[in-house]
Amino acid sequence: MDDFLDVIRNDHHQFDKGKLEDHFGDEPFALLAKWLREAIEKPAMEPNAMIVSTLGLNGFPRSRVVYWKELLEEGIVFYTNYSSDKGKAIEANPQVHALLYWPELERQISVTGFAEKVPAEMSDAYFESRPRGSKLGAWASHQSEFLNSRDELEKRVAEYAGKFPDFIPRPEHWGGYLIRPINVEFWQGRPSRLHDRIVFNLKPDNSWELYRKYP
Ligand SMILES: Cc1cc2nc3c(=O)[nH]c(=O)nc-3n(C[C@H](O)[C@H](O)[C@H](O)COP(=O)(O)O)c2cc1C
Ligand SMILES: Cc1ncc(COP(=O)(O)O)c(C=O)c1O
Repeated sequence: MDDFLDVIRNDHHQFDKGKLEDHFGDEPFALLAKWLREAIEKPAMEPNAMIVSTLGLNGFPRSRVVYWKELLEEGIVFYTNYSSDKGKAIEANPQVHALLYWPELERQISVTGFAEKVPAEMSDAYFESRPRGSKLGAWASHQSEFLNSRDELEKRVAEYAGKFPDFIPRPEHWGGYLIRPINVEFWQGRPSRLHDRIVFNLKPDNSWELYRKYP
């Protein structure tokens, strides 16, 4: 096999940047906030980039990166096009998975939960904070649809720039999803692949049970 594959085959990178002690609180949100803050402060590259997986209408799971934008008491919010593939998938099947990985901290968070649209006012407020070019993009892009040419996209952007010379309202098809977790796993890399895995699992009475998993 090629030499370049030898490089990855023979790399046995040891994880040794931290460990998870047995004090985590009785819900996952404080630790979610702490780990995101620590990733921002590190700084990790793209600290709020998370991979969201949905169950596609064709039965296949599908993943893509989105930006984690808010942490509410109920969960994590990201913004997207509601008519996109992921939007359609969530409408049909709100079960989602979100994954964060911060190599700089040797940490991974895995969130299983249900996605729902955030209130329109919240999406309005976030949309308003975006740069003009991204707002125009949200109008111009039929996200996930077949596109004939780059030229067609750019023409649509120019059309909307003419239509909205000043204020750009939020398109109804664009907004936030809240992921309400039912299971959150915090993973800290440890030497010899003996990692720490701490799981918060939501019980029927809405309290969280906490346990470790074998690495
Ligand atoms: C770093 C990064 C951040 C992204 N953030 C978002 C985002 O916040 N919202 C979004 O709709 N797409 C975002 N994208 C694009 C998505 O990965 C994806 O291509 C798009 O949402 C279409 O996905 P879908 O066709 O599966 O619905 C991001 C991509 C990258 C690489
Ligand atoms: C297609 C798409 N939509 C939305 C976003 C999020 O953009 P913003 O951070 O400006 O809200 C991104 C970020 O990369 C993106 O690629």
